[in-house]
Amino acid sequence: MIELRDLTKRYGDKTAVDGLSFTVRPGTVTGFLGPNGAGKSTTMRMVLGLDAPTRGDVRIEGKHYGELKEPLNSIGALLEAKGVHGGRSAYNHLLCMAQSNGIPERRVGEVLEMVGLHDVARKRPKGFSLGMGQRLGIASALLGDPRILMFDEPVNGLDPEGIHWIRTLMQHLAREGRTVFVSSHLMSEMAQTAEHLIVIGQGKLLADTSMSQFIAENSRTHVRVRTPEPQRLLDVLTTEGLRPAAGAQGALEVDGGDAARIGELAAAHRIVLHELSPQRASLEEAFMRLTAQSVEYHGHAPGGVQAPPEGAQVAPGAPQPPPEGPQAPPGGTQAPPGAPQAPPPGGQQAPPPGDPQGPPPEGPGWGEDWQRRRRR
Ligand SMILES: Nc1ncnc2c1ncn2[C@@H]1O[C@H](COP(=O)(O)OP(=O)(O)OP(=O)(O)O)[C@@H](O)[C@H]1O
Repeated sequence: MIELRDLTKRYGDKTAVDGLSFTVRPGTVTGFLGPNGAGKSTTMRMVLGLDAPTRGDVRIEGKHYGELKEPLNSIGALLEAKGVHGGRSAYNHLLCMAQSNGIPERRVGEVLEMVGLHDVARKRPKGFSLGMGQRLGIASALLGDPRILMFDEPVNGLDPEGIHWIRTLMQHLAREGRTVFVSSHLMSEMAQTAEHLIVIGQGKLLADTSMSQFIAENSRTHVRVRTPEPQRLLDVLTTEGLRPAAGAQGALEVDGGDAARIGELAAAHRIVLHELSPQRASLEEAFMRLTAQSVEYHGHAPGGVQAPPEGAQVAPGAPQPPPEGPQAPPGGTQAPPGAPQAPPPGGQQAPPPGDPQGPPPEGPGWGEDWQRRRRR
């Protein structure tokens, strides 16, 4: 279990994380969503003690990260991989981590097998593709067989087979009773993987709810109807108190409509239907609607991007989206200039003693120092 209470992080006058309180529970995959710059990575770094909170508290199974006796047995993490620590072979990289954390060597072979890197175990990660680097980071996270796993954008760089593999792995780990906390920009992927969602925008909590509840609360459902006699059908539906509106390509869209009732009304009035289909909103649509006002960095697609549909329900307390105007899709937003770079895979792990290649020492403030150096 990961528990955040009023967790806040300021960088100068920028509030990256703003009073977050939520609990990530075991036995389920919890997705962590937010537009670019929402504060997801900063939150994850504070969980691992890589950044110190300005205010508030985060605990892993009731303890701060620094108080964990065997951190790799409690929590394994993959932070967003932008570079791979390349000095040693993949096997030796994991072996060093295992030895400095009292983990038996046989576990190194096991995790390499699990992530599909067994054949390249003796190769140096600097020659690895982004996807292979991700797999090595995931192997690092799994090394201590931890009860909690935290992944920042784990499917980055993975091919479809790799994406399917990580999805299955996360669901399997959750079914074993572990806590799995994962951020991703790929909404379709998140929709298939997570059962629970934490959504943040500009550092604030926007939603903490089940996937199905989130979609139901933040999007509209409607029925799409096509007929060669749209005006007649429009009149019939309006008379019956339904709210049809013109949809794309000549279709009618009936908000909150009941497909069976619409079909029966059409039949009773001998109106031919070419289509009668209930439309279920996607996670992406619900996400864009909820976070519309929290998007910090807007991209501009040629010709504009569709705003979320009118009439959608927004969760109580959530910011209302603007009535009109283009919204950038989450995946299409610009990265902020000078945006923070993440440490290499397995970056939260302590380096082996005396290892000159290892990452800088961990502890509060490490993340900020490391990022300052990266930006230079
Ligand atoms: N070390 C830092 N110094 C100054 N500002 C920072 C630092 N780290 C993060 N920020 C700022 O804090 C905000 C939150 O950043 P963070 O990387 O946590 O967001 P994110 O949700 O992970 O974004 P993305 O999805 O783009 O990775 C951003 O505005 C970012 O520019």
